[in-house]
This record gives sequence, C-alpha cells and structure tokens, in this order.
Amino acid sequence: MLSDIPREFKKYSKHCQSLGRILQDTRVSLEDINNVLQLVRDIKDDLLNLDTIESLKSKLDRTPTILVFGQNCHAKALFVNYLLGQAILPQFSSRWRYVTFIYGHMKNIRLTLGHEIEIVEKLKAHEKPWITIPEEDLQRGNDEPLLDHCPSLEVEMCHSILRENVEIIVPADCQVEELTETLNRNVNNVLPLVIYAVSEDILNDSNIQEIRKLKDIYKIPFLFVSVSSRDHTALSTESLTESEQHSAEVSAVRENSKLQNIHDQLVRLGFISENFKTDDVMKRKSLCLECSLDSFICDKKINDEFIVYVIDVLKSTILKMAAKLSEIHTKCLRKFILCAFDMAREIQITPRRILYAQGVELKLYKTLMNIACEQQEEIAAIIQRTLQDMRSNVAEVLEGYNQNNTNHQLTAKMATMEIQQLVLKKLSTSVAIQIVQSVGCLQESFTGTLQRCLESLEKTCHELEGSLSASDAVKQIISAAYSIDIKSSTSFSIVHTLMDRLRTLLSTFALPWSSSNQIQCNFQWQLQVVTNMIDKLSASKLAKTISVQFQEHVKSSHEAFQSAMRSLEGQLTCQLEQTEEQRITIRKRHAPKFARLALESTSLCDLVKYGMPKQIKEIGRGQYGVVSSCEPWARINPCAFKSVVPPDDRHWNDLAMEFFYTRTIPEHPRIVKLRGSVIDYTYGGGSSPAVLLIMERMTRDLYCGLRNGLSWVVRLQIAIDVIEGIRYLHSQGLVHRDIKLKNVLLDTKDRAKLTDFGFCIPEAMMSGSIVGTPVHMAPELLSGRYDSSVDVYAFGILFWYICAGHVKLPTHFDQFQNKEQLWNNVRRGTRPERLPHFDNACWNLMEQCWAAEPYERPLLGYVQPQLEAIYNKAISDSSGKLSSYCYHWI
Ligand SMILES: Nc1ncnc2c1ncn2[C@@H]1O[C@H](COP(=O)(O)OP(=O)(O)OP(=O)(O)O)[C@@H](O)[C@H]1O
Repeated sequence: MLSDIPREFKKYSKHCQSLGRILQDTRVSLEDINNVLQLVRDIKDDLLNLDTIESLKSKLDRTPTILVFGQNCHAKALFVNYLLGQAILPQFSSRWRYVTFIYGHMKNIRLTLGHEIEIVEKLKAHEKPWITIPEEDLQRGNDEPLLDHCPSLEVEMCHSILRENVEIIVPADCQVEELTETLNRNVNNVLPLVIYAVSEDILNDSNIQEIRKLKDIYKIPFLFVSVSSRDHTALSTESLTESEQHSAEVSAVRENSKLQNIHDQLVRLGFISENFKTDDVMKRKSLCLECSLDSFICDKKINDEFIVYVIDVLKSTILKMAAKLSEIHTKCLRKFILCAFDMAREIQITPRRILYAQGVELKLYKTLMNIACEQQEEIAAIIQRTLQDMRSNVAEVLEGYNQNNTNHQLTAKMATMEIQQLVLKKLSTSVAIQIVQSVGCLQESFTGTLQRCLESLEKTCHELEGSLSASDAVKQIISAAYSIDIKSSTSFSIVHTLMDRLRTLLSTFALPWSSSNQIQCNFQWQLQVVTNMIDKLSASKLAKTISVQFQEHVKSSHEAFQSAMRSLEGQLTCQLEQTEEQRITIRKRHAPKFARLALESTSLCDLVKYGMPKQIKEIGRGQYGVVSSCEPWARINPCAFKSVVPPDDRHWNDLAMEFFYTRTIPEHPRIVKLRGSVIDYTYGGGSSPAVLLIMERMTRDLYCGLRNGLSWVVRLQIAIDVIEGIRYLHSQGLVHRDIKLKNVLLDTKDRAKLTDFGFCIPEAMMSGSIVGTPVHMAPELLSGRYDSSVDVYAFGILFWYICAGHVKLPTHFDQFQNKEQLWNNVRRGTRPERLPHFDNACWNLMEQCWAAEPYERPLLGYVQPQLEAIYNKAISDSSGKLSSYCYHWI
C-alpha cells in the first residue's frame, strides 16, 4: 500500500543509522590495530586502498530519491500526482525545469540553485492560493541554462513519504545527449529509485534512447509504470448508467491492450523479462528476493505494488552495504584467528626447535671428535701405504729427467719439485678419501634437518646480528671434516697444512742436486736419496697433525655454534615474549571487537533479509539465555531461537566470538547449525539489546530423552552421534568445552546433534578460562592448561549417563555439597561408580575417556569403532533375545 511506503523509508533510515554506527566502530577499531602487527596493518591498508570505508560512508549519506522520468511531462505528472495523492503537477504542459519535492510543514514553492541558494524571483504561485503548480512556474524559459546555474523549482509539502527524508525529483526536460551531464550536475549523491512513466501505447525512438542512456547512468532496476488519465477512484461500475458502463468497458479494453503493447515492447527491448508478470511482484515481495530485475506495473496497481519496488531497492541497498561491511569484519577476524594460530604455534615450537638444534649439533660434534681419534691410526696406515707406493712413481720421474736433461742443476730442482708435488698429491688424495668416507654419512644424517631447523629459526628472528650465524657454524663443522673440494688439495686446510709440512721436509733433502758439492749424481743414488727422504716422513706424525688440526677445527666451529645459538636463543626468547603479548592482545581485544562488529553486521543482513523471528513459545531456559520456538524464518521450519542478553562488553565479545566460530563451520548432520542472528535493540526498553541466535528446532534434549526412557540401542546410537559431532568439531580446530546431556539435542527419530557452542573455541584462541558444567569438567580444566581432550573426558561422563539410562547424578558425586568439593575429589581421582548392569566394554571405554591425564585418554578415532562394536553387539543381542528387554530399558 502507498500508505506503507513511509514506514519502509523509516526502516531504511533506521538501518542506515545502525550501519553508520557499525561503520564508525569499524573505523575506530581499524585505527586501534594500526600499530599492533604488520599483518593487521596489511588488512587496514587493504581496506584503505579500496576506499571501502569511505565509499560506504558516502553511500550511507545518500538521500533516498524517487527520480521520475517519463515519455513526456504528461506521464510524469500523472505518476507524481498518483504518488502524492493530489493534482500537484499540471497534466498538460512541457519544457519543465527541475522540480524537487521536499518535506515542509506548509506547502511552499521557490526557485533555487541547489538546496542552499534561493533565487529571489516572483513566482505565479506566490500570487494566490494554488493546488496545482502554475505552468508558468514550471516551465523553463528559452534562455534558461540546463547545466550551470540551472534553477530548480523546489516544492515543500507536508507529505508522509517526504517526511522520512525522502525527495521526489522530476528532472528537467532535456535532449538525450544532455542527460548524463545534467543529471551528474544536478542529481548527485542520492539513492535513486528510478521510475519511468509511460502514457502512450508505444515508446518512440527518443524514449528508447533516453531509457538506454538512463540505464547507463543508473545501474539499478527501474520501475516502468503505465499511467493513464483515468480516475481510478471513480465510482464502481454498478452505480453507472448503461451507456456509462459501456464506455467504461470500452476504455478498459483499450487500456488493457495498451498495457499489453507496452509490456511486449519492453520485453522486446530487453528492459523487462518475458516471464515478468505483474502478479510476480507480490511473489517476489513474499520471497524477499533481492531486486535485480526491472519491473513493470500499471497505475491501477500503484497503490499495492509500488511499495514492492521501494522495498526491493531499499533492501538491496542496505544488504549490499551491510554485506560489504560484514565481509571486512569477517576478513579481519579470519586474519586475526590465523595470526593467533601462527603465534601459538611459534610460541610452542620455537623452544623445541632450539633444543633440537642444540642436541643434534652436540651429537654431531661428539661424533666428529670421535672420528678424529678413531681414524688417526687408519690415516697413519694410509699415509704409510701411500708413501710405499710412491717409490716406483718417484723412480719414473727421476729416470725421465736423467735421460732428457743435461743441465743437472736445473734438472735437480725440477725433479725435486715434481717429486714434492707427486708426494703431496698422492697423500692428500688418499687421506681425503678416508675422511670423506668417515664423515660422508654424517652429512646425510645430520645436516639436512639440522640446517633446515636452524634456517627456519634464523628466519623467524627479526634482528639477527652480524656475527656468525648458527647455521654457518654448522656448515663449518661439517666442512672441517668433509669438503666436497677435497681433491683440489688447496681448498682443504688440513691437507694444505700437510703439504706445507712436506714441502719443508722435502726441500731440506733437496741438497744432492745442488751444484756446490760437485758430486755427479746418478740415477741409483738419486733414487736412494729420494727414497730415504720419503722414508723419513713419519706417517704417524703426519696422521696426528691431521687429526689434531681436524679436532681443533671442529671444536672452534662447535664453540662458534654455541655462541651463535646463545645469541639466537636470547633474541628469540625476547621475541616470543612480544609474540605472546600480541597474541593476548589479538585474542582479548582485537578479535572480539571485530567478532562483535561481524555479529552486528551479519545480524543486520539477516534482519533486513528475513525480519525478526516471531516467537511462538518458550521451550527451555539455560544459564545464558531463553530458547523459544518461532515461526519459520529464512525457510527454516521448524525453527527456534535462543535469546541471549549479554550483561556487559566482555560477554558481548565472548558471544560474538563463539557466534563467529559456529556460524562459519560448514554444516554437519551431527551439529545443530546456527542459521542466523538478529539483534533486538529494543529489548529491555533499549537498554540491554538481546541477540537472537536462530537455529533449527529439535524435539528435545538428551536429558529429557533419558528421563523419559530410551532403548539401549537408541542410546548407543546417540553416543556414536555425539562422538561424530565432537570429532567433526575437533577436525575444524574447535573444542566444545561443554559436552553434557542438555547440549545433546534429539530429532524426531532420536538421532542426536550437538548444540550450544557457548564455550566452543579454537585451541589457539583458548585463554585457559575455566568453563563448562562441573560434573563433566576434566580436572585439568581448573588449571587453565588444557586441550581438546577435555571433550573426551566430558564424553566419558556423558557415556556413563547413557549407559546408566537415567539422569540421576552418580552416587560418588552426589555426596558433595558444592562444586569445589566435587572438583577436589575429581582431582584426587573420584569418578562415577560402576553400575551393576555396565558391561566390561562400556565400563572400560568410559574409564579410558575420563582418565586423569589428558594423554591417557583415547583418541576419538579409537572411541568410535569401540562404540560401533558395542552397538552392533547390542543390535544382534536385542534381535535374538526378547527376555533381555527389561535390561535394555534399564
Ligand atoms: N534448537 C533447539 N531446539 C529445541 N530445543 C532446544 C534447542 N536449543 C535448546 N533447546 C532447549 O532449550 C534448553 C535450554 O538451552 P540452552 O542452550 O539455553 O541452555 P542449556 O544448554 O540447557 O544450559 P547452559 O546455558 O547452561 O548451557 C535446552 O536444554 C534444550 O532443551
């Protein structure tokens, strides 16, 4: 109804206010994180680059404006007059200037340049009272410009549509070519609702061109309205005379055929879809679909259907903005959570890596030192053997020089040189081969992982100082023992030293070739001298030298490694403290803030799309909220919602974080999926808003189920369902932390789903807070240091109830006066008692699950097949033995 339109604009403006507040909070929160983390800064830059926040802000500030275009002034006048319910515009005139209708307490009219500047000009309307705007005031003078300083006729009216900060603009008549520029200049920063009024049977070329141009400018759906001058408020046909009735029928037929023509033409031109029937409009309204198609209505239906177009445009506008904002919140929050995960991992892993690297290096060092000692004898033997083998090579060298050279002095020198080189080369090669063999396997087993581990530690460290790094020190240790280039003896320092020593030794024995002693050398004598000289080289001494040098080298590299490691460890410890601080800030401040914003923006989207859920009746109450059944919402049927009123900011943030985790996990048959949320800001008189969490409605909880009696097979199936649900949550990185009878809901077939993710949280975001329901709480929960195995413990207790088949507290627990007493005893090992009908398989399973030490508790992947085996046995037992019926119903 037209009379409902102001309400829709009012709703829109309320949503805009909510969005504006969320937007402002988002801006403040982004500023808050600005200096925290590089990663977070990236998020902000990302947003600023896109100008998302700013552009959303300017979109929010737009005034909803009904822009009335049309085939001619006649069509536009008819539409505006329908809309405002009075003949405000003359039906037969042309060359209009801009006409803007705005809200005012009294009817008033003036010429303006924009809203601010009023042009003082005497208007016809000022001369006497008027109903319809005088044509003279509307018409643009021949010399009146359309672009710069184009005067606009501003009409103030006291009308309910205009009261909601809405304007109606009838743009000035102009040529199609001038449209873009005139509209850009005169109608900017508005939220347009574009009407194209048609009064003729057919659109002419210039109309079509105009529509195309308008579609280029406003990329939103249009509403085509076929208008006619017929008075729809006229009396019903029954009160007409026969001839009047006849002419009314004729004009109705003509009207229908005109409507059909225009409709067909619009379809042909592709402006509206072929299947679009006016009746669809109502269907679309009820389905709350986003406005994506142009619509076509006739003026007879304006009263009922114009509102559909208005709702479509307003809803889709709000939805787009809220969805964009929600995307920003979710994106930031995801980054925060990932970041917290990485940080938690870094904090956990780095000290282990350091220990690992130190351990492996120490082992490597010790092994190399052992090699150096153990290999000494073998190296000596190798040197000995090599020197022996060398005699024949030396003989060949000497023979060659004696035959070919007459200058004995020169020959002697050259021969000495060549022999020296020969000895060194042979020695270095054979020693090198030995060392390579000894340490070669070490390189494979030690360096790969160690090197990677060190490199990753050094990469993590932001301020590695200039001195030798631990990874370089390890490289040195290895190269002290093993060098790829060992055969080019110069690159291997130990062999190089050996060469120097040999060179000195050999040059001492080079005297027989000198000319001063006048002794003629002959081959045998030379050979004897050289052989003697070689024999004088002490193999064991050389081996010892090599070994000592080798050990020294390894030791000094080891010391360098230790010192590099100490400095690396110091820096990393410092850095980890900062990382932990940042993680806490993210977990406690930034993530909850964005979670709350995300909850607000997604709730706004849900509210706009589906409205407030309509309560049927209360179905349950928990510690934190009331659960009610409600009418189908977002096509969820049957549907329920839990309303939670967070008492303070901390609870708000906690709720928002939990909501985020549970809303973002993919659907699973064993989990009650949260379908949406809305925030009721009016709750408690507006002082304490309530968050309504909307979900599928289940039949009852396991507590009720057990109290009313469930067969053994059904109970076992429920236990399997619960395990599947917990396993799924764990696979998503979430810990439930509150597994208990009331959080297991049953459907009509008594299949179970987990619900109430009030405490559900990813491990990395856990703060060690003490949460849960006392009897189901694992002892370590109280220490604040726990992991996902608390759910296994809680399942153990739940399984006790399932096996017991009733909801009475275990006698062992019943004796305690308060939860402190209970916890103290649980810590000391008190657990539920074994009931007489428990079989071994079930009892063993629950005992394993509630083991005191988390590491003793079984993995759920182990529990499930155990349960399935118990279940299969129960099925075969129950099908065979009717006599056991009573037992099953214990
Ligand atoms: N989706 C649902 N469909 C049907 N009943 C539900 C649904 N969710 C909850 N209930 C019922 O409402 C009761 C209250 O639920 P709620 O989650 O608020 O609290 P709780 O789990 O019992 O306690 P607490 O708030 O301490 O965790 C449940 O015990 C259950 O019986």
